[in-house]
Amino acid sequence: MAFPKQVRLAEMSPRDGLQNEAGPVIATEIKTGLIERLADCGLTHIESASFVSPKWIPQMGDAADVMAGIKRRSGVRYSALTPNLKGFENALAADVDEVAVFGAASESFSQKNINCSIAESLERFLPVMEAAQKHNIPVRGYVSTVLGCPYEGDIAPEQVARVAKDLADMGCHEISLGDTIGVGTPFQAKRMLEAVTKHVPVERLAAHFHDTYGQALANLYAVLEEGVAVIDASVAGLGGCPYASGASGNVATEDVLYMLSGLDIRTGVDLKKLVATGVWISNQLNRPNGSKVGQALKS
Ligand SMILES: CC(C)(COP(=O)([O-])OP(=O)([O-])OC[C@H]1O[C@@H](n2cnc3c(N)ncnc32)[C@H](O)[C@@H]1OP(=O)([O-])[O-])[C@@H](O)C(=O)NCCC(=O)NCCSC(=O)C[C@@](C)(O)CC(=O)[O-]
Repeated sequence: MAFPKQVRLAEMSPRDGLQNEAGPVIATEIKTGLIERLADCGLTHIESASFVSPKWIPQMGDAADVMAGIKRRSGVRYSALTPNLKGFENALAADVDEVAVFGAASESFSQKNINCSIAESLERFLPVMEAAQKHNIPVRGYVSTVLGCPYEGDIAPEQVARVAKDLADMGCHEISLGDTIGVGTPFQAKRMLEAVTKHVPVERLAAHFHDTYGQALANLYAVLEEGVAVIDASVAGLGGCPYASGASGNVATEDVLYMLSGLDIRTGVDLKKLVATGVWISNQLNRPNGSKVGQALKS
């Protein structure tokens, strides 16, 4: 298959990037400032918040305030995670454009992350799907640990395909395939994708790769070759995983954008502004900038 001509970058930094940040809860104004700067870069899909239990993820406890505080830009989809009906109702009240349910291909990861089995998680998502349909809100579905699990090691591609199919069958318009701990390599990514596309068309898939082992760009190249045209990424490579020590954030959006423009793939995102945003948020959080391109191009 040929490379796509255009890719949609789904920006993860306000949610996946900030949810595990150590230290005190980040000020709401920093979160809204980040989201507004990202929209100004030309990003049209920004995962902005997470309506989960604040006891589990304290950094996302101000989700409603974040959604209320953003100066919204037309044409931008402001999405949020909703693990259950309570999360959906809160997200609806906060006027999100899209919600996301999140499951895993590994039983152990599912238990640690959302405190239930894979089968129970799918049951829990059903009322979210029903309510979302009633309110005409699109639902994205995540599958975590698609290329490896911190507890179980290798994950069979067929297991990933089963969960992806279940999410697609219940009405998720897009399935994002997460290499949660960034352990995968390109052939493995291709094999996993091959198994998933037997059940879910590639047009409905997104790649969500973390960069712990420095393989994320290579893995993205591998799945781009197979036609994946939605890529999740996080400016300055923000993020981590509380269940895998040393795990890095999503691949840096700046690095993905640089690679895509070299491949003549359009995104509509301004690299210069994105680099400035990565520098800004790294300074706000007082952490090193995790983007190689961001470091090379910062002025
Ligand atoms: C799913 C639950 C809620 C189950 O948690 P639980 O303890 O099993 O649920 P519960 O129904 O028994 O509720 C316990 C308490 O939480 C409250 N509660 C219940 N639901 C909500 C809600 N929506 N919003 C706010 N509060 C909520 C509920 O009201 C109750 O409050 P209490 O009576 O104790 O005061 C919990 O495990 C949870 O919030 N987990 C979140 C985990 C998470 O956010 N992980 C990170 C995101 S996933 C990810 O990063 C991976 C991804 C997507 O990026 C892809 C990849 O990289 O692989």
